[in-house]
Amino acid sequence: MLCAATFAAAQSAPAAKPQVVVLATGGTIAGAGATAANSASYQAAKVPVDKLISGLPELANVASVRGEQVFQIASESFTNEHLLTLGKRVAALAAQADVNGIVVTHGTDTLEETAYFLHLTVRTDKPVVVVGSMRPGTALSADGALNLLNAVTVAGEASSRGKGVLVVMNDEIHTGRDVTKSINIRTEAFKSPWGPLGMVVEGKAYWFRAPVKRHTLNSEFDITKLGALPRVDIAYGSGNATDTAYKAFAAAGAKAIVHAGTGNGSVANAVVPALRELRAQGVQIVRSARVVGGGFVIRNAEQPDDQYDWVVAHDLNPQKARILTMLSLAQGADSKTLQRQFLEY
Ligand SMILES: NC(=O)C[C@H](N)C(=O)O
Repeated sequence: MLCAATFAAAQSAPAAKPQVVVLATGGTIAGAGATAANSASYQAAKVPVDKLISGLPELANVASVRGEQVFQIASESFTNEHLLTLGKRVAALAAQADVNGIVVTHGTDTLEETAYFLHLTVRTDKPVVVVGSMRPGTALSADGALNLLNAVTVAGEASSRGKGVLVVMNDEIHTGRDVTKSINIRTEAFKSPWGPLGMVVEGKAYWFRAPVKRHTLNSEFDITKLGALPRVDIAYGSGNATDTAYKAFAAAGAKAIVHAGTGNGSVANAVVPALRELRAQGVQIVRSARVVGGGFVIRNAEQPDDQYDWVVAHDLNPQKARILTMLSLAQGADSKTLQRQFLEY
């Protein structure tokens, strides 16, 4: 039986805050410049996670937050090994009963690749939110503090569960599948070709749509079972194209080459014979598009994919196509399976 005093205390006790772990990997959100005017020239990956958290006391209002420094690097230097290490740590934390949500602080240059990788491989319905900033914390109008507060807010909200890996930047909530860095000198840098999922306004998430493609709990990929990732390279299409890069990547051991093609993943006449030859040797050829703002590659349009046994990346940009191709080939997929996965994930 509760005595009157205990009952009163229990009634007025504030609701327990969600437990959110911030996994820090570096980037501009941990960057520092020489002066407040330096918004574009600075050093990324300088400020440790404990300082990021203690510098933002508002975090304590939305969650009980603790940090872990996983790496301290600029995201252009992320390797497949970094993806595997980070993914395994996210999965381990997501499996803990005392963790409600996870935030990954990350450089913005390859943030969309890591977000998509986690979206495909971490089997959890707990919120995982990837966040970065376009300006270092030392700059005037730095965007990292609000981005981090918003990311922790979204990671701690029950309404974020089951929506896959999310990216919170500039007050918007994006799916890790669609989002891409679209400009490098503005805080409004991240766009999704099919629109954001929601907004964060004054500490509350507002949702407008949810992802329909397979991810996280409904994925056939599983980070806990992944040992190594095969080499997959990206070759860029342009006028006056040659086959040099494609052949060199294959000679260096690429198991697949993502063609960052012009338009509808089109391939120059000068390149087609080499790609057919590489496919005959066992290298998977994935046609993607370099189109900014949303490429959309249609099978057997532009090139006879059925005849050549090539794969189209659907609406995934080349860097996201590389992620899915690696995961698929790591499970020994053939071109049919890889094509199915490009339409399902
Ligand atoms: N805004 C940034 O975070 C850019 C930085 N080069 C990075 O990706 O680490």
